[in-house]
Amino acid sequence: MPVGVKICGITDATGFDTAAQAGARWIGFVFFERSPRNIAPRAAAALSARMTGGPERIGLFVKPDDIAIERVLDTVPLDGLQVYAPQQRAMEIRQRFGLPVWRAVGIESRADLPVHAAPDRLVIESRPPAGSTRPGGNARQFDWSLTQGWKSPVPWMLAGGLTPENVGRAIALSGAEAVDVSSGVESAPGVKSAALIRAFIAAASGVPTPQG
Ligand SMILES: O=C(O)c1ccccc1N[C@@H]1O[C@H](COP(=O)(O)O)[C@@H](O)[C@H]1O
Repeated sequence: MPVGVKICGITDATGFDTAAQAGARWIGFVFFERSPRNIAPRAAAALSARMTGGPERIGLFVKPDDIAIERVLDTVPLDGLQVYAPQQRAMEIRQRFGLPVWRAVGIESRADLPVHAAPDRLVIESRPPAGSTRPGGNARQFDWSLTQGWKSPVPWMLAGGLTPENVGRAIALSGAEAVDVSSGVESAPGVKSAALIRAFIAAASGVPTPQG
């Protein structure tokens, strides 16, 4: 099975079309005002409508209340919700909206890796640097060997500071079967580069998953 790739923080047609054509399994829309990748629901809906099928559309939310998610879902059909929220709240969101929920977890050591209950997928990434205004999208790596041998309770993906140059090594060291990137495929914060998206997907796809 090829490594699954999510290109997150899509804000324009070039990013959307390139990610879809290059074989991204997921694309992410960031609904978080403090992010340089923040997108208005109507703009996300217009991008999503460029193609029927293609990558699954994932909406990213930070500590969202139900109204924030409802407002987006009223405008953009999404295939899943990536949330920065405690475990209990992530489960409530899944119950309330009936969509797959991915929970993002920032780690520093093996002890931070979830082992029990989880929603549908875990996004394992680095903790944000002190003073950061956002919990992810900081181009920050963690020690990829921390996830070696970890038995995740649900499918998971590796995120944080990935680039076309390092993603192969990151997959090999971490054992990840899917990867998520935002900053590493940008020419400036919030501006996706078609060339970097293509290079990232090619590099990630060239690495066999741990199961072969
Ligand atoms: O991309 C953002 O601006 C963002 C804002 C708030 C929460 C998460 C965000 N991005 C996610 O963070 C990880 C790692 O991103 P990066 O490749 O290090 O930039 C990834 O899941 C992004 O989707």
